[in-house]
Amino acid sequence: MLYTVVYTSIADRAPDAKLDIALSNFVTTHSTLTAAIGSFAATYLFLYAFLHLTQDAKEPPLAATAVPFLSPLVGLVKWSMGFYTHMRDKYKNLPIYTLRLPGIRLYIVNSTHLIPVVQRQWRILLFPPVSARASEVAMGGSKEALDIIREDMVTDTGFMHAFIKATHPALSSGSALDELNGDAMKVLTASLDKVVDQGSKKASMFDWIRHELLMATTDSVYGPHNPLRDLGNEEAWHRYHPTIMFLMLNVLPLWAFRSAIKARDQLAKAFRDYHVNRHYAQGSVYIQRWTEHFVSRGIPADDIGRCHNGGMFALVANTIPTAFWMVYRVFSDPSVTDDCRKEVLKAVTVKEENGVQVFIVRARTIKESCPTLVSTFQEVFRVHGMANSVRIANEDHLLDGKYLIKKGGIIMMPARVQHHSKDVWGEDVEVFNARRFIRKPGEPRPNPVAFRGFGGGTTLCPGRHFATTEILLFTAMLLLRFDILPAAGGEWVMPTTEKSSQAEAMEQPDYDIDIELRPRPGADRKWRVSFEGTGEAALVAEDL
Ligand code: HEM
Repeated sequence: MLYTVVYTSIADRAPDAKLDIALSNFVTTHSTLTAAIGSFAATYLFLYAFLHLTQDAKEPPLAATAVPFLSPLVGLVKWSMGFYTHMRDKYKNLPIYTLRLPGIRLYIVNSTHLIPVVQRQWRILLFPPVSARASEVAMGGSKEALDIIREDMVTDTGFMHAFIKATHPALSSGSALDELNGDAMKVLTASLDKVVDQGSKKASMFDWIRHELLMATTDSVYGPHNPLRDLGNEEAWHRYHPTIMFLMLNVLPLWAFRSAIKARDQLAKAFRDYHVNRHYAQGSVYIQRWTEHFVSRGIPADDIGRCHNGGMFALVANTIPTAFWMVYRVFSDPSVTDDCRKEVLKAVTVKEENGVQVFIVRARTIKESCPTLVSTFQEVFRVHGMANSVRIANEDHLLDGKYLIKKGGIIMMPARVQHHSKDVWGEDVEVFNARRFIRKPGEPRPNPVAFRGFGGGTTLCPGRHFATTEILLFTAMLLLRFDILPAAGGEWVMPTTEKSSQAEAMEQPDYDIDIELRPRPGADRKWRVSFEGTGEAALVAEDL
């Protein structure tokens, strides 16, 4: 339409006038274009100069600078969780490099050697600001609570460091941990008994495992008044939890998350009631120590309710997808199923109790004497683990005497870079090998620093023993009592994981898969777990 008007108005004039007008239009259009190109070039040059002038020569080398400050964002969107392995390969294994985003310096660590160096500097390269940020934007903590949490993020007596110290014993080897795992297994065993009574069960695998693990874990931690037993609260958790990463990034307005925030506030209120009614007194030792710490530091009751949402995230967000991949990997390969089943059968003893035969599964044997089962679990972490350990520099710091880390800079140690390193794991690094972690005598073990399923250093996950035992025992019980098959006689097809939330340390399936649980002979017997004799599966460098 606009073209027609211009064309007819030119056609009506004399030839010279037409030429003048056409020339004038050409010049106007092109001078606009030239001006646009000029200002684009000037902006680009300014940003390029600004980027390089504000980058100290001692900082780790700059990467992804094609469009200053934007290329890293484009890469993150394009490659998602594969971005850091892509960058490592593209820049030929730089030990550490800098990514500049608007107002943010990211230092990405590739080198296995530099990881312990970063972790040792825990008073300068801090983790607590990350937790404080989660308390602020993802949990909606009040200023009063945030001031307490942020007051001292450096010393042993600061809120976060003292919190880990206060709760650690309840999650480490000993009776409190055995009780936690024992209670979780009671809930899981009762639920499996129901499946046996029904004859069989068809289920969407992720949904089913998510519900089972959520109930078992929260019942064992929160006790008989577990707020998650309320179906409305379970549903609220599923609405709130996937948005945590977006809330933390704080790039979209809060109204975009109205439903999730309503769900978060509903949960916070349920946990507040749990707290003010002192229901934690009937919960686990862990939740009692957790509560004592928050109360002793003067955190208001409303905020304690809100912080429970964060506690829930730590408790279940990674345990659930890990259990999903474990069951998938054990049951989708018949040779792995057979080997694991033979191993776990050795952990079973039969005892007569009041005239009834009880089949007792010894937890210690599962953790210490089932090499294929434990190796599959480790390989699940290697292949599906995506933890991004993050630290924030509290002051300028010369890392390893060589690399300047600027105050406020964010250091990241992506697990996937380590887990997908040919140098560490060999040429078959991209293959899931359930037996990869079984060591033959005399064979050297891969560098344990390159296994980062539970992070490392002072922030190594304190819940690792709880989660490991729960998932290994759950899988062992399934092996002993059920066959698990893809529904309708189909094949196992592994779901993709591209949409995984990067707030979590484990990939999540993009879609669910249908399965059938069929009880095996003996499934209807009485089953129980015994924690007689302590013992832990040593999976990470710090536990070896
Ligand atoms: C399979 C399940 C789990 C996985 C994969 C996992 C993974 C992780 C990772 C990667 C970190 C960060 C470490 C770092 O940055 O160096 C972490 C920290 C943490 N995890 Fe876990 N975790 C799991 C289960 C649990 C459970 C069950 C609990 C609670 C009982 C828990 C409580 C925590 C806490 C409190 C921290 C923060 C540590 C600190 O501030 O020093 N996690 N976890």
